[in-house]
Amino acid sequence: MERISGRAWIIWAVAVGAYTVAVLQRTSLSVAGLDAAARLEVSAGVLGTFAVVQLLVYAGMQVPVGVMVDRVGPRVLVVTGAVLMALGQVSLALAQSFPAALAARILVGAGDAMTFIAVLRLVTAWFPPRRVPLMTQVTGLVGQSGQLLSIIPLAALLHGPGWTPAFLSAASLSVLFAVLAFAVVRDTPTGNRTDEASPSWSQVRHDLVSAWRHPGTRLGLWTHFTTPFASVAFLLLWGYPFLVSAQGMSRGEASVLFSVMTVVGLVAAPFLGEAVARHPLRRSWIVLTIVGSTIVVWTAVLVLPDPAPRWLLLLLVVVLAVGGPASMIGFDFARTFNPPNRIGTATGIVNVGGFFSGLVLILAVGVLLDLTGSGESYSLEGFRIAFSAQYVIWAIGIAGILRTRRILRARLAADGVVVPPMRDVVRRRRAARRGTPR
Ligand SMILES: N[C@@H](Cc1c[nH]cn1)C(=O)NCC(=O)O
Repeated sequence: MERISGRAWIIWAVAVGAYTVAVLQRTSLSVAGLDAAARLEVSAGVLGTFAVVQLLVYAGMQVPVGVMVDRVGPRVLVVTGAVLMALGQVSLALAQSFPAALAARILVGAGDAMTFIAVLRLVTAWFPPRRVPLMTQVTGLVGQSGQLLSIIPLAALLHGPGWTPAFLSAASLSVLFAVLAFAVVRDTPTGNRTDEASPSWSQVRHDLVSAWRHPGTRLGLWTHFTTPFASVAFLLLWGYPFLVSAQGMSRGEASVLFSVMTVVGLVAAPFLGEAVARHPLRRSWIVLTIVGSTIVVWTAVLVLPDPAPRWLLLLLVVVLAVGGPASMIGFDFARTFNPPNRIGTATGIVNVGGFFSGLVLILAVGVLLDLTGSGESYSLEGFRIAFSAQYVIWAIGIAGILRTRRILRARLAADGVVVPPMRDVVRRRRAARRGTPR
C-alpha cells in the first residue's frame, strides 16, 4: 500500500477546513432568515431570491473556475475564494438594504464556487489514486459539516450579540483560512502550479473542449445531475413543510428525520468511497441502484392516498440521504477519464449538474404548489402533484447516464477494455457458485 505523507494530511486538513468554512458561509443566511427579513425590510418570498441568486452564481462559475484550477492551480483558487467570501460576509454584516445584501451574497457565492473543485484537485494531487475515491467522499462529508457551524454557533451569535458580530465572526474564519491556505497549501508535491509555465489560452480552450467531448466527463455530469437533487430540494426547502403540514408530523419528529439524514449521509459516504475504489467498472450501476431506490420509495410515499406510515417516511429520508455522497461518484468519473492537466476543468463541468437540477426542482415544486392552490396550505394533494416534477428530472438524468455510458463503453471497447454486461457477471458468478462450467 502506498504511504501517505504527513505533509499530504496537513495540506488536506487546511483545504478541507477552507471548504467547511465555505459551506458555513453558503448556509449562513438560512439560519438568519427572520433577522434578514426584519433588518432589510423584505418579505420571506423576496428572501428566497438570495438562495436562487447564490445557486445561479455558484453553478454559473463552475466551468470557468475548473479551467482556472488547471491554469493557475488550486492554491490560488482556495485563497481567492476565502478572500471573496470574507469580503462578502463583511459587506453583509454592514448591509442595511436588500441590494447591498444581495451584492454581498453574490461575492459569497463567487468565493464558494472556487473552493470545492480546487480542494478536490488537491486530493487528486496529494493522495495515491487508490485512496482518492475514499478521500473525495470524506472531503464532501467533512465539508458538509459546515452546515452545523451555521446551525449552532452562528445561530447562537445571531440571537445573542446580533447580526453584525455574527457575520463579522463568519468573515474572520474565511480570513483565517485564506492565510492558512496561502502559508500551507502547495498544489502538488513538487510545488505550485504557478511556478511552472501556465498553459496558453488556446491550450486551455482545447482542454475545455476535450473534457466536454469525453463521454466519461458527461457520465460524471449526468451522475451529479441525477443523484442529489431530490435531497437538495428536500433539505433546503420543501422537506420540512412536506413532513409537518402534509404528513402531519410534529416539528420534533421532522427534526429527528433530518438528523437521521445527516447520520445516514455520514455512514454512506466512506462505504460508497470504498465500493467505488473496489469496483471502478461498476460505478454506474451503483449510481443507478441508488437512484432507482429513491424513485421506488418516493413513489410509495406519493401514491398513498393518506399520510404515509412513519417507517416509510424514515425509509424515504434514508434513501434521500445517500443521494449527496452518491453525487461524488460523478467526480470520480471526471478524474479517471481525464488526464491530470484537465481534471479541474472536467470537475467543474460535473459540479454544475446537481446544483442545476436541485435549483430546477426547488423552483418547480414552488410553482406547482402555487398552481394547485397549495402555496399556503401545503396540502398533501398539492405536494403530491408538486413532487411529481422529480420524475421528469429523473427521466432526463437516467437517459443521460445510459446514453453516455453506452458511448463510453464503445470507446473503451475500441481501446481494448471490455466491460462485461452485469447480467453476464451475475450468470458467471451463479455458475461458479454451483461449480458448473461458465
Ligand atoms: N454533492 C455535494 C457534496 C456532498 C457530499 N455529501 C453530501 N453532499 C457537492 O457536489 N458539493 C459541492 C460543494 O461545493 O459543496
